[in-house]
Amino acid sequence: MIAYPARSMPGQIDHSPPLTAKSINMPQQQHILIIDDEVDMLQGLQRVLSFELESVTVSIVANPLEALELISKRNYELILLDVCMPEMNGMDLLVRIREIDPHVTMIMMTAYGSIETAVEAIRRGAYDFVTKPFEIPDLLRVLRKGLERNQLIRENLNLKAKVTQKNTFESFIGQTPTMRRLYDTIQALAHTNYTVLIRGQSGTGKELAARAIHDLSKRKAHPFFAVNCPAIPEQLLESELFGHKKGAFTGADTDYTGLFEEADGSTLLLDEIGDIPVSLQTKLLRVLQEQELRPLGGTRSKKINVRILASTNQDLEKKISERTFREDLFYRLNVVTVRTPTLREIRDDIPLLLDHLSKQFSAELEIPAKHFSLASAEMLMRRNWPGNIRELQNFVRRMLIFCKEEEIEPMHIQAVENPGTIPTLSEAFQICEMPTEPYIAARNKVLEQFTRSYVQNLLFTTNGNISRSAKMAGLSRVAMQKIMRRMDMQPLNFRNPERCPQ
Ligand SMILES: Nc1ncnc2c1ncn2[C@@H]1O[C@H](COP(=O)(O)OP(=O)(O)OP(=O)(O)O)[C@@H](O)[C@H]1O
Repeated sequence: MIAYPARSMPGQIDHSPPLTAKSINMPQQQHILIIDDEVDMLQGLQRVLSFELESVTVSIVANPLEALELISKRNYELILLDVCMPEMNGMDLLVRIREIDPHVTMIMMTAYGSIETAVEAIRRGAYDFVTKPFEIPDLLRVLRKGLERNQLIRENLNLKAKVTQKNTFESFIGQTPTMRRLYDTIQALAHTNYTVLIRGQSGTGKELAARAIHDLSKRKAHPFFAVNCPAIPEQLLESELFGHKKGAFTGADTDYTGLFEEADGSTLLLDEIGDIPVSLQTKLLRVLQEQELRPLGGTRSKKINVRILASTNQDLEKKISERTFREDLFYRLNVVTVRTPTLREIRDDIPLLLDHLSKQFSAELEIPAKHFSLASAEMLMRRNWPGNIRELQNFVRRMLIFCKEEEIEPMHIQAVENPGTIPTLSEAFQICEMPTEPYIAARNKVLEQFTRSYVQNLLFTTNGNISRSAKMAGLSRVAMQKIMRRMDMQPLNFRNPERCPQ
């Protein structure tokens, strides 16, 4: 144990400018953890360092296992640890800490003269070392350097995270407050290890959300794993998830590594968890509770470190009441819920989505770019999209393939969806290109077709609403009704029950 020499008491020990958050552009408060089994030494260091290091909180812990628990719960900017501790060798502790936080700056306290130990500590990832007994000014110098290094590393990581975040959320389109809330939730959850239940209708981006949670997490260096539970027959699903040993059942000729083991260190999405058979739910619950896995036919359990995400579009509460889903599994999975919004809830994002999807699919299909007119976007915002973004994607693909025009208007949509019901304007104008009729008759025919096409488009856009159609056309309601009567048009024919009520 060291005793502080008189000259190293607070206020007298270091003449370099005090370390402040401002002087090295640090975050407001930094946290140092000191790990040493000598309690007097810990308390002494805590007192001195708290006094000397401005904007730094110094925590102390005498037990290495408790230290590991603390480190897994919060970030420390710097850890100062002793090499010799009875419960756990400081070298092993250093390696365990690295596994939890690969970027933390660690400084070892080694016995005087044991230079091999110091070298070994640095080889294993320590940033620097101080030899005991040390002078406080020397320790402060090393700590300051360590804090500065940490600051640089964290800034670098933050920059990298910002780039990753941008790329991650680039696969999401949407700027409505609802989507922004979803991004915030994903971001907040990514930094935790919580099991997350992602709920939402089909095609709302549940898998996309799961991937984003993984891509923004510390596990992102590992590949993301996903299994679509109902896609795998019940007899195979157990092996697929938990693996099996050779001879576990007829046909098990070799050992098979299950997804839980493959995904060790990474993230596993159990897609459509509502469809997992009850028999497997019990085993899944055990794995989640114990973080241990025993393959089929195996005799030994293995510790695993897998972050589980589960997704469903089903009413799990109803399944629980029908006893087809275990309530305890539900609570184990549902530590936090993320909800992906329906397309109807983010209808204001539809123009953005149309723009993005038409660019994306035009490129994929290698066809010239096309875009949706404002009137089309407005019309599509009024529709119901029971299949959500996936349905919108299919719709855009269909339109790009079948619509010949560069600007997609409501009438083109109508023509693709109900071929033959609306004459296109280009069809109407073909008469002018090939004048086979007297002028007055040809003009009336074109006008007639123009008016029919124009009003039909309007009514289609407004879902058969006469007042809105009249307003958009700059006509009175009466004039609009008159045209409709003349053309024998019924508003009901333009109302699509799948679209929103007016
Ligand atoms: N906000 C969004 N922006 C852009 N594309 C999206 C968005 N949400 C979903 N998608 C796309 O829609 C498609 C369906 O998404 P995803 O598979 O994640 O949905 P899901 O909810 O998991 O569907 P299901 O329950 O049917 O499996 C994917 O191609 C995905 O990239």
